[in-house]
Amino acid sequence: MVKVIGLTGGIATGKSNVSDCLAKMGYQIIDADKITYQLQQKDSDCLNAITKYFGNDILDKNGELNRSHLAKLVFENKDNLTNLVRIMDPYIRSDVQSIIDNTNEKIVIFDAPTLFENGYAFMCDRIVVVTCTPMNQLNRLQSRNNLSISDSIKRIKSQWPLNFKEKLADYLIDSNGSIMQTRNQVIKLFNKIDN
Ligand SMILES: Nc1ncnc2c1ncn2[C@@H]1O[C@H](COP(=O)(O)OP(=O)(O)OP(=O)(O)O)[C@@H](O)[C@H]1O
Repeated sequence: MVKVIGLTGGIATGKSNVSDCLAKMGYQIIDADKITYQLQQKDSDCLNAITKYFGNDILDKNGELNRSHLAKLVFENKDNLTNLVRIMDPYIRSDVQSIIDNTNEKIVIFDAPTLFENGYAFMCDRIVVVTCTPMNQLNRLQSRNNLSISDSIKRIKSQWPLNFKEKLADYLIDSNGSIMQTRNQVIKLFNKIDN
C-alpha cells in the first residue's frame, strides 16, 4: 500500500526547495500547482466551469486563461477565492487520486501549497510542513515576486496562519538556514520515514 506524504508550508517558506530535493532523491512528486495549471488549459471542462462563474473577461483573445487577471480577482476578494477552490476541487482531487491509485511506488509526495486550506490533508498518511520565521517569509515573498509589503501581506493572509499549519504537521522542516541546511534535514527525515 502506497504511503502518501503531504508536503506544504506557507507561501514562499521554501517548499519548492524541499520538493526539488525529494525529486532528486528519486521520490515521485504529485505537484498540485502543475495539476492545477494543466486543468486550466484552453477549452478544458475545468476552464469552462471557471469561465462560467467568473465570466469571459478572465480569458485573453485566444481563449486562454489570463492567469494574472484571475490571480488579482482571487487575492482581492475572499469569495472569489472560495469559489475558484470550490470549482476546481473535484477536478484536482480526481487527478491526484488517480495518480495515487496507479503508482507502483512505496511513497509518493503530494506537494500542495494549500494542502490544509483545501482539505487535501485527508488524502495523506503523514504531513510535512516547511516553515520559517514570519520575517523571512515576508522578505522571501517580496523579493521572489517583486511585490510591495502590503501585497505580500495580503497574499500571506489569504492562507491559513503558518503557526497553525505547524501545529497540524507530523514533521517540520525549518528553512531559516541555508538551502543546504534545509536539504540535509530533508535527507535525514526521509531516511527515517522510508525505513
Ligand atoms: N533556506 C533558504 N535560504 C534562503 N532562501 C531560501 C531558502 N529556501 C527558499 N529560499 C528562497 O525563498 C523564496 C521562496 O522559496 P520557494 O519558492 O521554495 O517557496 P515555496 O514555499 O515553494 O513558495 P510557494 O508555495 O509560494 O511556491 C525563493 O526565492 C527561494 O530561493
